[in-house]
Amino acid sequence: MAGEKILLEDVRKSFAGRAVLDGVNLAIEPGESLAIIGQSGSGKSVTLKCILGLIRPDAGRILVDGEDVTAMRPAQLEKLRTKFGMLFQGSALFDSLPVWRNVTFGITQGRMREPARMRMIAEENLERVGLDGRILNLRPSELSGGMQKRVALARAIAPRPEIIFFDEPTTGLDPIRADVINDLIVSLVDDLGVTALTITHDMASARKIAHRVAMLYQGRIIWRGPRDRLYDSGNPYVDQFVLGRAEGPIK
Ligand SMILES: Nc1ncnc2c1ncn2[C@@H]1O[C@H](COP(=O)(O)OP(=O)(O)OP(=O)(O)O)[C@@H](O)[C@H]1O
Repeated sequence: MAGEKILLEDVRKSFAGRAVLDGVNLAIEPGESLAIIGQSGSGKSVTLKCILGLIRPDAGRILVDGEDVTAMRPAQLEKLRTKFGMLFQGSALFDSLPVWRNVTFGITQGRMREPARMRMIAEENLERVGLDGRILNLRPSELSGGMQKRVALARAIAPRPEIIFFDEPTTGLDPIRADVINDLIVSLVDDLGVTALTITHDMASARKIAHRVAMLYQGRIIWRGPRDRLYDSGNPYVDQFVLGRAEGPIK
């Protein structure tokens, strides 16, 4: 069995005849935090969905712990997904539920079960993200955007997933709150020993959260390297993207 936690081999996916993923190769080691950067529409979300088995690639293999996701039946996919936690862009909390039920949503599958124990679990996970138990009964809409992001983070970690996907974790936050979230993600990834995959447009976030960064361009990973090489990649496509320049090889 391969040692990688997640391995993509020559993954291809087209929509209506247009290749979105055109031979993606990527390996993520256990406990590693990797960020994928790339233009809007470059296929970052499609990549995540392929790994989760929500989209089936046209070709290639995707191994999670050595098992090929692309060949899994629905019941196997359901089991596979229990390994993953997800922090959605925009937090995606349920406003009809109090904070504690949001945090334990992945454990209870949204059902009302063992409320006393779930409140304890919620409190413990909220503490991990720097929130205190006084917000347990509030609705998400009563919280600031930064607090909502933390609640969403507490929800992502509560079932103790092996792998967490962070989808644009800092979008919509001011630079200071964004950095607080980055710090939290770093400490959670370290403390919980999870494998993390982040998609982001925020270069400061990518550099802080990830051990390694990979850039997706025209359906392929055109560069990958340690985070401190992001601004010193020697790749004109990466340079143009990270510096946000209109001029360059990316049209
Ligand atoms: N289910 C689908 N059916 C048809 N086209 C799709 C589908 N999902 C994604 N696409 C197309 O694939 C391309 C890549 O989309 P994707 O959402 O992965 O981009 P992204 O890199 O995540 O972009 P952003 O940074 O804006 O979130 C887009 O052109 C999108 O329209």
